[in-house]
Amino acid sequence: MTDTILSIAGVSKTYAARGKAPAVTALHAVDLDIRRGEIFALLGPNGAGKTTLISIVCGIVVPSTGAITIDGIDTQTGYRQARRRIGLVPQELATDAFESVLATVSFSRRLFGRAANAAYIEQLLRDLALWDKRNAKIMELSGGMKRRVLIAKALAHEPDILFLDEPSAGVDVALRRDMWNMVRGLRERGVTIILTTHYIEEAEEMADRVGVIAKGKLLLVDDKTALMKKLGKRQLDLTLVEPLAAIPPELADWHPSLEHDGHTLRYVFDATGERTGIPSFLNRLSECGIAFKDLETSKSSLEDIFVDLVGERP
Ligand SMILES: Nc1ncnc2c1ncn2[C@@H]1O[C@H](COP(=O)(O)OP(=O)(O)OP(=O)(O)O)[C@@H](O)[C@H]1O
Repeated sequence: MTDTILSIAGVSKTYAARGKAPAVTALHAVDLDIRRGEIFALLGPNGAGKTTLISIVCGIVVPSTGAITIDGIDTQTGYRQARRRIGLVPQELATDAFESVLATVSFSRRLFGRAANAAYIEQLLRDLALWDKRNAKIMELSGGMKRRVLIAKALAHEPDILFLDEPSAGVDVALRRDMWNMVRGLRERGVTIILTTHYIEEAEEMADRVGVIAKGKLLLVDDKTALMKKLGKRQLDLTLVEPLAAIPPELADWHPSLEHDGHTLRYVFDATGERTGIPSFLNRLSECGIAFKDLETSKSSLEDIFVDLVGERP
């Protein structure tokens, strides 16, 4: 039996109409169980309902229907008890710009009624490369450092569950790598991590399990490896020297298509399979005397994947 730390049952949210803006149903009866100690990625395009779901779990937004329990504690009836189990790293910093890093992070700990622990806060700031900046005011920090402060604030009260809302948005490669390392370190210490993202690469790199959400519906939840197999399509585009009017029958085994008025020959393959079929495809092209001047491979986009999954554009 798997050990569930967070249970989301039948959660819907409709934001009421305001002025001329119509009512929006951001979530439709979402059921989801999060396992203790896993890294779970909630993958979906803009406006899918990811932030709404996180905000409901954190008690910032009230659901229209459904219930959430954290280790059996209902987040509405046992709000304070449930909330202290959670750390939330939001997309943006809404904190006092004139406060120092140390004061801001220490305050976050007190907010949840935890006794002061200077050694823990020091270690946390050191882990996030913020210790040297502990006396700097928030407004004096770079964007990357502000991001680290958000993480430190979320971890200040030693939560069991950490939510990261779009951790990669607006973050450079170095910080992203540090953040991923830190997340893995937290998981090793037993923290359950839930992140939202619209980058497949991020889900692929980080998660044990992935949930795909679009238009407020949770379309599927699967182990990462199983899902990546389903999603792992790539395409090879060859820019031809001479355009083709039709696909030569000799290439039929690879089911290629012609794009850009016959100037591009496209072959879609499974990047996770043992064989991609590319070498044999290129050999056959050469045997047929079809020359190309450029070649490019790309991953299928999240949008393509959604089209595959739900048969419509998100
Ligand atoms: N306070 C609000 N009032 C009205 N509608 C809202 C409110 N917050 C979100 N919505 C709407 O709910 C839907 C889901 O938004 P949400 O922010 O949860 O999506 P998201 O998946 O987090 O997207 P993003 O990646 O852009 O943050 C959107 O249509 C959005 O416009």
